[in-house]
Amino acid sequence: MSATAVDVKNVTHRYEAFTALADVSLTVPTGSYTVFLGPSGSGKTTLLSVIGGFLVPQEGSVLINGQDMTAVPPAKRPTTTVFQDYALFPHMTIGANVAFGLRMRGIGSTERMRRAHDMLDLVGLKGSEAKRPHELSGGQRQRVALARALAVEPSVLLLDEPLGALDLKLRRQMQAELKAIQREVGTSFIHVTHDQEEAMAIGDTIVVMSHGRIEDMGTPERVYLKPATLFAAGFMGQSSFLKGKVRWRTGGRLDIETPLGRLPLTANGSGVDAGDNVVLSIRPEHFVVGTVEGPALSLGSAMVEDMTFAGAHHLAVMRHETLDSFRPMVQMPQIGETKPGATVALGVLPEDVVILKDEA
Ligand SMILES: Nc1ncnc2c1ncn2[C@@H]1O[C@H](COP(=O)(O)OP(=O)(O)OP(=O)(O)O)[C@@H](O)[C@H]1O
Repeated sequence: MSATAVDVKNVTHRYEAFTALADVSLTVPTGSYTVFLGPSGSGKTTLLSVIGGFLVPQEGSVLINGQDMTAVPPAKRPTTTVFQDYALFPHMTIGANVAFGLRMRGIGSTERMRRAHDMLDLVGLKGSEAKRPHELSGGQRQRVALARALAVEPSVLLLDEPLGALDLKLRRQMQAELKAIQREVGTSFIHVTHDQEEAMAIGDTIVVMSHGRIEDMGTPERVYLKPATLFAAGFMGQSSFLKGKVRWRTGGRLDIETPLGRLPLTANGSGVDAGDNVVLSIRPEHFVVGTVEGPALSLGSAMVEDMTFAGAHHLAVMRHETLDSFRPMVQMPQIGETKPGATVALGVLPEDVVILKDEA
């Protein structure tokens, strides 16, 4: 078995004059769960369609299990696709729906029924063979679509916003189930979503897309804690941004001029250098609130404008005392202690500041 399930090489795809994918390259390791994450129109579905064979890109190539598949039609690829709208055949039983792809491949009825049964068992719908799609809920129909796609034992399963039609609670539950099913079957899954919580919950790898390009690609933890670009920092979770300029760099140490004063920071792998304009990104949970001492750097004081309850903590939207444009989003450690209108000192540990090049 090839270690790489999918290898997309320099793919560009245009819809007439519009470039939907611009020189995209990525590899998907065999047996992994990869999530394409990005806002509407970023090119996620186009990339998935290129991998599935529904679109042939104008430039670049797609290899699956090491074989060039760029111009091979969908039915001849070792891939299957699960769509948001399930696309079940309404007149067929659930068993026949799941066995459909096997029938197309000429597999005999006893084997078809056995595999349909196993697949329905896998997705938690044991004994539903004789039912029809209209007798099932949305979540159950999506499980049938998943069972049907897995029944033909693809190398790569493509899922296009598979949970988009489900309510939030069911969606969260299905995310956990999808990940468990992927682990059990060991098939490589590629899942498209615009929901960053969904991406973080299920992806081994998250591919962050914007305007037909890959902005960042890595484990959820890495992309969240050390995003490669400003776009990725803003799209994956919440961040507060502060502009600055690098005054000097010696080795891994940086001196950055900001409207809140000079901040001595560590480069932390960021490739910035003296003279570069940068944006400092701080996650809500990384602000030090109240007493700023020890290694924490002072960021002055800010007034709490609004508080939202987020279960285990409160999230405060603040207005900085001296820098009106800096509106920190801060996770408040003690529930109920600080009220809107209160002014608190803010700080941050140098290693918690992500330094991003300001390309603007
Ligand atoms: N058949 C088409 N003809 C022309 N333009 C298209 C076509 N399909 C997609 N596009 C455009 O290409 C861009 C990328 O579309 P794509 O569907 O890949 O994005 P997406 O990230 O999957 O978005 P969404 O989350 O809304 O599905 C969009 O701007 C879209 O309008």
